[in-house]
Amino acid sequence: MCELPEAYTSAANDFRSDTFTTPTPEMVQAALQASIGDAVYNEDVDTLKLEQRVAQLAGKEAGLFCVSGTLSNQIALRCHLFQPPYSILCDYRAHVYTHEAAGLAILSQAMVVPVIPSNGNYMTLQDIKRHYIPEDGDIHGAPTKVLSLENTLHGIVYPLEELVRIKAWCMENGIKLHCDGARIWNAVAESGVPMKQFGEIFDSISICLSKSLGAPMGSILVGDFKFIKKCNHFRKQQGGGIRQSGMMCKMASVAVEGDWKQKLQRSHRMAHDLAKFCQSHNIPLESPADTNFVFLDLQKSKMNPDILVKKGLKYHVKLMGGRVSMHYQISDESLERVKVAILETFEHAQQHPFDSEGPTKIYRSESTEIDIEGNAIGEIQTYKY
Ligand SMILES: Cc1ncc(COP(=O)(O)O)c(C=O)c1O
Ligand SMILES: C[C@@H](O)[C@H](N)C(=O)O
Repeated sequence: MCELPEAYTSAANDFRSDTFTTPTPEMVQAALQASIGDAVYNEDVDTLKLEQRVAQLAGKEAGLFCVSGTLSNQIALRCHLFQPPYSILCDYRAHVYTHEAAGLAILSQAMVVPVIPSNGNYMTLQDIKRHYIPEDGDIHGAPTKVLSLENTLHGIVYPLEELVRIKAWCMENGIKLHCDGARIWNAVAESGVPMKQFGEIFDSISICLSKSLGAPMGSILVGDFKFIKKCNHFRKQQGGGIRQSGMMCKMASVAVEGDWKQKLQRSHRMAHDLAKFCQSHNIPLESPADTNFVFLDLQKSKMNPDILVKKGLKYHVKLMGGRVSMHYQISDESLERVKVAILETFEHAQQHPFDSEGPTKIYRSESTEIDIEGNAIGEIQTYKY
């Protein structure tokens, strides 16, 4: 048996992702009072309460608790699709396309049309019109039936006026609109646009609880009654019908009812501070730091992600590539230390420019290759997000 990793105790210095946020003592206390019904039979009160509450926030008829954002995205997209051949259009960086293990091909048997936005940041209606596949009887094509947008994507807040334009066009063309809202709380906190307004635009939204909100796990998928009822069917099929989910939902409700907006705005200020620091040292960024992510442009800066990870370890901060993720549990001291790690990596790159030939990825595969004594084999394999 190989050795277990050290127990994880704090995300205060963890810039790898906001998925590392840890449950608070308040959440754990709340879990002790949670309902204990069987959620598959719709008998768990705290699960039902959370589903209804988040649906209400989004102005939707119903919600469905899913154990992960991946599950809620995949069953939502499957539910919007009926008669193949069909396709889903999304940004080439979309999580549903790049990080959900080809779920769209397997569960939905859908073709994906990944689009590189012409403005480099978010797809416009013009981009969509240029790449969608019309339902025009041409037997060569797989007509576009769903448009899956992410808000935020790469930390970028989707401009509301663009979403309104896209929505109108989707309605004219019988195309469903799904939102991967893993960080929709960040979009709300930064833009001031209420969740309900996004609910008016999207037919379905996957609202993550486990990212910047800090709940231990899960997402709430919201939509109309009929849609959510069918999603529940697919959730069961995919093994997502879990039993006493009250404890998890009670913990998540502590976050939903708490001061998440202020917490997220603080993490955005930290990201803006880091972005300013990078710009003041001519360290190029890949995307605007609208919310909680700072994307270092490793290609332009010639920075080596492995060196970045090791500089992080030297300054006791955790990194895994070019995406630097803020969240409300990051400490002010860690932010100062990550600046030094980034600057030293950039200075190293001036003498030792690094050209990554391989695919851009996010996960650091450190120690996934370990020997029987539990020692990491080979160098840290680190990729740009
Ligand atoms: C944009 C985005 N969508 C969906 C997911 C999937 O969420 P989960 O990890 O809970 O499956 C993630 C990552 O966690 C994400 O970053
Ligand atoms: C990589 C992705 O799956 C994860 N959601 C993250 O943002 O860290």
